[in-house]
Amino acid sequence: MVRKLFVGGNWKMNGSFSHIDSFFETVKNAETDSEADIVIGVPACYLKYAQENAPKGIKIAAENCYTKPSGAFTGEISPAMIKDCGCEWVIIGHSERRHIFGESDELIGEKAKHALEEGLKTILCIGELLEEREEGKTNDVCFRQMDALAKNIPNPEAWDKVVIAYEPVWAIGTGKTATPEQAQEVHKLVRGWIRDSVDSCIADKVQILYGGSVTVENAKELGAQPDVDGFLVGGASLEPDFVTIINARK
Ligand SMILES: O=C(CO)COP(=O)(O)O
Repeated sequence: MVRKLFVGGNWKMNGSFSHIDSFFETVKNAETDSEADIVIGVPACYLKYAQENAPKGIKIAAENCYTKPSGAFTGEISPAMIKDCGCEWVIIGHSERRHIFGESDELIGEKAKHALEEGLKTILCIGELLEEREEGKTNDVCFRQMDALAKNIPNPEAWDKVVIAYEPVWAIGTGKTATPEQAQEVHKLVRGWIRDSVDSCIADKVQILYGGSVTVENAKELGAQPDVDGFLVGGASLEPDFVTIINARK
C-alpha cells in the first residue's frame, strides 16, 4: 500500500518570530512536493503566529499538551488552547519529554487520549535508548510504548488522526542516524504489532515516520524504505535545506 509522504519538523525549544519569518519566506520561494503532508512543531508561544503565517500546505503542531482542558496546571497547555491558536496538530511522547521531563508511558497515553478526544491530530513518538538497543530490547520497548498508546486511542476512527514517529533515542541530535535497514526493520515490526494488536487495515494505513538525525543527505534513502512513510526532523527542520527533505520523494 502506498502511503502519503509525511514530513514533520520539530523545532524543539528553538526559533523566534524573525526565524519564523525568514524560514517561511524560504519555503514560500521554493518548490515543494504538493503531495506531502508537512507539519512543523514550534514552541507554544509561537503557535498562533506560525499557523497564521505558514505557507499554504504547512500545518503547525504544538510539541506537547496536557491531559485536561484547563485548570491549575502551571506551565501546561491544553488541546483546547492549541485549537484556539488555530492549530490541528500536537506531538506527544517525544523522547525529550520521556527522558528529560520524566513522562511515563501512562501519562503519555493519557495525553494522547485527551488530544484525540478533543479532535487534534497527533504525532505519537516511540523509540529505544542506546542501552536498550544494545541489550536487544528495541522491540520490547517499542511494543510496550505502542501498547500504552494504542489502548488510549479512543476508537478505531481516531487512528485516522494518528501518525507514529519512531525515534531511536541514540540517533536524536547525535548525528548518528539509524541505517535505512535498521529503520525499516523497526518500522516493519511496529506495523506488524499494529496489525496483530489493533487492526490490519489500520496497520496498512498508518504513517510511520523515522526521526533521529535526518538530513538532506540521508532522507531520500530512508524515505525509500517500504515502511518508512516520512520523517520527524529536528535540527535540520530549522534550516533552509528542510525544503530538500520535503522533496525527498520528488
Ligand atoms: O528529535 C528529533 C525530532 O523529533 C530528531 O532530532 P534531530 O533531527 O535533531 O536528531
